[in-house]
Amino acid sequence: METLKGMIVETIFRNDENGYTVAVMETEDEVITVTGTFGTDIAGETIIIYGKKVKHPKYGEQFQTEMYETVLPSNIDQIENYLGSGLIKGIGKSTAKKIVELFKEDSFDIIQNKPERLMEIEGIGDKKANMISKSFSEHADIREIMMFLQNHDISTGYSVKIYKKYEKNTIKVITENPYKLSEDIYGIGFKLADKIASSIGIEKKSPYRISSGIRYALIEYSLRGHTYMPYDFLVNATVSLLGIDRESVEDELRNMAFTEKIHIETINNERAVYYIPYHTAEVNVCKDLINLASVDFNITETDIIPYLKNVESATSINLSDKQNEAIVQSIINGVTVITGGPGTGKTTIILSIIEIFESMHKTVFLCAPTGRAAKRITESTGRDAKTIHRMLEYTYGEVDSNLSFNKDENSPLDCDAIIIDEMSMVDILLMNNLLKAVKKGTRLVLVGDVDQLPSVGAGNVLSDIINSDTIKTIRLDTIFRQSAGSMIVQNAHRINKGEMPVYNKQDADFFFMREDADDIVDIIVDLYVNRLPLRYAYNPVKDIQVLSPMKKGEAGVIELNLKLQAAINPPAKHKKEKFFGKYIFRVGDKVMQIKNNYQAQWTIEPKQGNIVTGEGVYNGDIGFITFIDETEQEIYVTFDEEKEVIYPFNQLDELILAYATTVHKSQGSEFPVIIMPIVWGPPMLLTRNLFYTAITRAKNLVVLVGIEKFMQDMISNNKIDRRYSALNYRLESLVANYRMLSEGLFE
Ligand SMILES: Nc1ncnc2c1ncn2[C@@H]1O[C@H](COP(=O)(O)OP(=O)(O)OP(=O)(O)O)[C@@H](O)[C@H]1O
Repeated sequence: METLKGMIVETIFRNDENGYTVAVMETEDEVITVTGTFGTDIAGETIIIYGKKVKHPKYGEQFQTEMYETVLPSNIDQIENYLGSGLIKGIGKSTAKKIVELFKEDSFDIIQNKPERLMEIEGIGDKKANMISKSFSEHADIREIMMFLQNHDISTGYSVKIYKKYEKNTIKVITENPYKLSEDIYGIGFKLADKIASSIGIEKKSPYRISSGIRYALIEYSLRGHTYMPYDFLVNATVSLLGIDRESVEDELRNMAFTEKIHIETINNERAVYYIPYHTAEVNVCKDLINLASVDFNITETDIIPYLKNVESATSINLSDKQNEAIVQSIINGVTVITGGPGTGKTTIILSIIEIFESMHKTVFLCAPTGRAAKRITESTGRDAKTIHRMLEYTYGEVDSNLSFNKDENSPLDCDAIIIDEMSMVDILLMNNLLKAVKKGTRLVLVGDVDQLPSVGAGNVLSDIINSDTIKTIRLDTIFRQSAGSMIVQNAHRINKGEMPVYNKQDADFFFMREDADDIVDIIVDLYVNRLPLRYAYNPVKDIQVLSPMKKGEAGVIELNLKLQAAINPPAKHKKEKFFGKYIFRVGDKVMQIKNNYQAQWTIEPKQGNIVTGEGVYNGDIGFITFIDETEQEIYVTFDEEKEVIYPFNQLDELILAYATTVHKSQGSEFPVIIMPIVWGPPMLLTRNLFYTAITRAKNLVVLVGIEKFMQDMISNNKIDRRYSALNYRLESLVANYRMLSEGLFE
């Protein structure tokens, strides 16, 4: 690492959000541009920087700073420059000159320790002397804090975030409990906090360390979909994470349960440990569902028959008995579930229910868990559907910028019925937030396909509700969509029943290419770049989606993306690039947003009319890189062919290349064509419902490439990985208790 010492004479650019700075430094020998992340505006400061000199293609030689420390200047000219730089409130150039003339090398000492002596200078009174001294001390504090953080190997990027959060208390908070960082600072997890703790000398058995380790284990588990963790799993996981004895972990568990940081409960004879938000959500969802389901609307099946007749004659569809039942039940019950595979008539039912409610002069809200799902149901019903988040009017706290909702128990949703589509994607926390805002007497209709992969977030909401047998459920099993030659829908249902699909029929839309493992990826690249676009006139990046069950491995998403990118969007002189992690992002690349970012600003600039702006890009949204701005350090991405979002370089962890994506990430989306490698993989991952979910993403064409035996294995593997979630147990127990009190309420 190289080192330079000098004074920052000018800041050319500074992003206050992340601290990224471009500045000019004057050393004894040269004037050089310096880039890097700095805690505060460093103009006027004398600093020592560590990093390396690089040659920027456009801006020439620059020093890339990895670490820095500020030092107070020692010679008189530099002291005067520092004081007069505008950094210290109350001192301009002429006052700086006067101070240095009078106090010489002692100027800093006087300002910090004997500020009253500043009054010896003409024009400085009591108030101003104090202001100068206070501002000088604040800078000294920041310097000290930044040094402290860097001495504990905390990168400057995190240092800025940490300082912004704790300000002058930073050192106190961290020396007492560095694990707080993992709770308060986005991006700092237990492992980094633990590294900092060990450099500070926090004991291995510190209660802070143990409770933070337990919290980490529980959160990691919830990220894999579980709402609770079996007690023994948790103890074992924490013991091996922390490298301490079992007794200490169990002691802390008791302590955390006592102080209500976690909840311990016996469920089906098994001790379960919950992180509090998941316990609260599960209990409330159960209570609210039963409460909503218990309303008697005083309306019978016979009352609805005339409405059904009207709908049938208006749509000229002869509704099946099951469809009729689904519609009727949705109107006479407080809560109804409608589940079925593709083409079983769910959309038709949703539209019929809306029409009947409307003719009864009732207001219906239609919503879905993701932006793409809401868009799809809007298109297929012609009715406006919102995301659940938008319907609940999400907002951010000014102080902590945490997500919250305007619609809740104090300001409930003003409607008579709510229909939620793609219910299999709703997790327990979102369901809890939704139910808080539903007042008693509002009907809830939950529509989805329970055989698809469960929600990404924790919980097994739809499946648990159905399995509990406490909420009226209609299962649709007749396929109505039977377009000539189309095998996709039929095959999806075959797969769901454990049967092999029918493929390679002439002029059909479902193909299997038998290939040796070594050739699979090359064949997929060739199909994507050459064969499918030539044969069917598809635009590869827009119409074709490669789906893989896995991230890693030969046929995993990472490898596939690198190969597809090299073939379809290779480097070129005019195309700007940005290295980030495993990927190079290049202008023209197809990318996917991989977390919900409700605050990201987007802009639509129509050819005519006014610019439209809004907020929010969501997990799974796919877009294209249109521009890379090296000076401002930003990447421009266009979603849905119109929405432009600007990503600062330090936010690129929200994007990945998306020529290929995992099946999990494709949930809720549809594509004209899917290509999927069929290779060996861990049986835990290669399940029937994963394959079924992949197939049901395709609208026009499915091409599978690989080894048939592995497809057979996937279809036979109906062992759905168990999710630890107790919503069904709670629903069953609550209803059993009610039954004892009021027989017949839930018949
Ligand atoms: N009773 C019926 N008789 C004849 N055709 C029907 C009937 N019900 C639905 N259809 C038709 O079947 C097709 C599939 O129905 P619909 O779109 O409602 O199913 P879906 O379950 O929503 O499908 P997906 O989940 O794939 O969107 C549509 O073209 C619809 O018009």
